[in-house]
Amino acid sequence: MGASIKILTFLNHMKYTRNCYNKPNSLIGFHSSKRKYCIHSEEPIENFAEIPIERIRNFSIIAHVDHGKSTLADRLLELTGTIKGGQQNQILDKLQVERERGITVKAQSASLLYKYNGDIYLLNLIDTPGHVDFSNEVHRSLSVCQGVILLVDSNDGVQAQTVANFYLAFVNDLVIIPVLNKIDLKNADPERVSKQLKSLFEINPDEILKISAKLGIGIDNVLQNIITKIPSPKVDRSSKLRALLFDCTYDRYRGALSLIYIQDGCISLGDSITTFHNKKDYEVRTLSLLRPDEVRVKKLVAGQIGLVGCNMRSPKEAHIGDTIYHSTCLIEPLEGFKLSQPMVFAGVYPMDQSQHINLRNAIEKLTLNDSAVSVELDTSPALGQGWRLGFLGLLHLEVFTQRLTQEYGAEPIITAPSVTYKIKLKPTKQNVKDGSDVMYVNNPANFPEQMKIEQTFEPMIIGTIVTPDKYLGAIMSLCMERRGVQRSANNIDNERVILQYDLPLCEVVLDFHDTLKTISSGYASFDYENTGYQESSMVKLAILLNGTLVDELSNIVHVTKAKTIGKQMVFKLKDIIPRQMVHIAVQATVNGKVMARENIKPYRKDVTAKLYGGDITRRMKLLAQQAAGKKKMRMVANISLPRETFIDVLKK
Ligand SMILES: Nc1nc2c(ncn2[C@@H]2O[C@H](COP(=O)(O)OP(=O)(O)OP(=O)(O)O)[C@@H](O)[C@H]2O)c(=O)[nH]1
Repeated sequence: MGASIKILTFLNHMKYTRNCYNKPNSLIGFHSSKRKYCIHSEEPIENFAEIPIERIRNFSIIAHVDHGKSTLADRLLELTGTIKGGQQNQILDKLQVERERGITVKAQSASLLYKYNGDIYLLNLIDTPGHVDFSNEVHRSLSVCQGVILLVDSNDGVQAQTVANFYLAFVNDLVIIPVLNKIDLKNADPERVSKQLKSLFEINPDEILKISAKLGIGIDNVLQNIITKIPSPKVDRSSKLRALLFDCTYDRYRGALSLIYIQDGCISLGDSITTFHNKKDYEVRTLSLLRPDEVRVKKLVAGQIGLVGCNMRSPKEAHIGDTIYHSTCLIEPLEGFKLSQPMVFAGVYPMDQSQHINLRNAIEKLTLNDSAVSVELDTSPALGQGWRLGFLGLLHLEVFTQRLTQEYGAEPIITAPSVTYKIKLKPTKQNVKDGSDVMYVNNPANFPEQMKIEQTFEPMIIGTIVTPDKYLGAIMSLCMERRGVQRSANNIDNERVILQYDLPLCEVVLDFHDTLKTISSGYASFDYENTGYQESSMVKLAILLNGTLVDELSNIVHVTKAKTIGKQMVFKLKDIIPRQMVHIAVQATVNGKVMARENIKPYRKDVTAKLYGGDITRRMKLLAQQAAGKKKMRMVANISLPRETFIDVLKK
């Protein structure tokens, strides 16, 4: 989300939007059109490049998770004759992981042709994910759009991501078409949800479209609004080529395929092009429009979105946000876009080192398709060489590792996730001189010794929660438990409340969302933004073997097998531990001082130890907190994970 919006409190958001919407030329300045339109594009156009700029519309569908984006995309594809009716549902959710989980994780685009008032229009649609962990996909998509459809479930009403997405579109100066979906549902209450949109965003209820994407009701009206409300792109076809590389996929035969938005000029087969980032030259081998499958074309012109294949062999050559231009021309690069920084980090290692190269290739190719993931080399004494990957959240981590397995056949071992801490070291002559007194650590193994640390800072977020008011008490307790500080609480209508809390990121990335869903029977929704670092005091947990500190528990990659038996978590330690009687203990320290220690039993000769995962960590934390005389502290080791997650991660 843009920097300006980050610093606004929710109340400021309100003030800000009110002011803007009161302007006569507000973004949602609808004017009724009496023009006739035709449902299908009956005459397929041979040459897409001939469609004038005035008849191009680039738009995205944004919404909270499950509000029906992909279903609406299906109907738009059908109604414009791009696909036949009755095909597979959620056609733009192409990945196996998307189909299995029923969520969109990857923005997909499709070029549709639609005949309106006798003219054929080219509509470039981008279907975006709804889950907060994939907000980067929304950011990127919006950078090539002039308008959005803000879709809201008329039963669920406005949710946390509706709010986040609205502001995202708003600060990007995009035209917003508000649409209420699922009006066919028995409990749908479009009037109530319209009032929410009015009270939160000053959207005039008369301007809100009401549809059922599932039953195909009101879709023609959506198409008509796209054409009449969203402006055509501001591009120049007579200028030198400038194309924004905004997404990428890897094709086994054709190398990296770049999804580009042509800002200026045109690009043709055989052209010699250069990427601004690494100044490498390529020949254009293939050009395609996505409908939604590839349709080869000879030329793409300004205003269009298409796929270019130019024999980029290494995935590293395609930089998201890069500008592509004709090799012989001098150009100013396009602005690109600011992407969110990874927040959750985990070690990824091959099962054994013989699989190292395969896993490396898989990670390289997949990060090409998911530019939000950061990659650094990492080494573990137990697992050898691997990587430390950064993700936008836990679901992002899960989806990425699932894709590694499903799409590339890799079987990585994933360590427990952690966040990045900022550490101010005690000053020494050297570190003050060379400025190395501040360090960022996202790997528990690299945490400096406590005696060297002056202050530890942890990443904070501002969380937005939308909930029916009957769950308010439970949600406030949860936020307090997670060391949250309330910023605001406002009513959206008679039943719903919107809350804002400052929370430590580490308390959120792991099981916060799941717990919130559980205590609100699934009705509360959550979204968050990074707000920087804040000082923290913490309990550090470590494991002791025969009295010697072996490892932080979070770095429990020394475990080869883990399974649950009843409430117990049973894991088998790696053979770095001698096959003899061992004493295992967990120790909690605060600022380097041992506050609590507890033996774990039983163990067997085969070094199988039994740990009550969640219980022991909670108990240790409590003991350490009491000993330190503090009420709320956090643990540096990630063993406060819900047991299932912990085990899931270990199993991989
Ligand atoms: N009754 C009803 N159900 C709908 C309608 N539109 C979508 N759904 C259902 O709502 C669920 C979610 O729809 P999707 O289209 O996958 O939602 P989405 O917003 O793309 O979800 P994410 O990609 O996960 O963010 C599916 O079960 C759809 O069948 C509608 O108009 N009426």
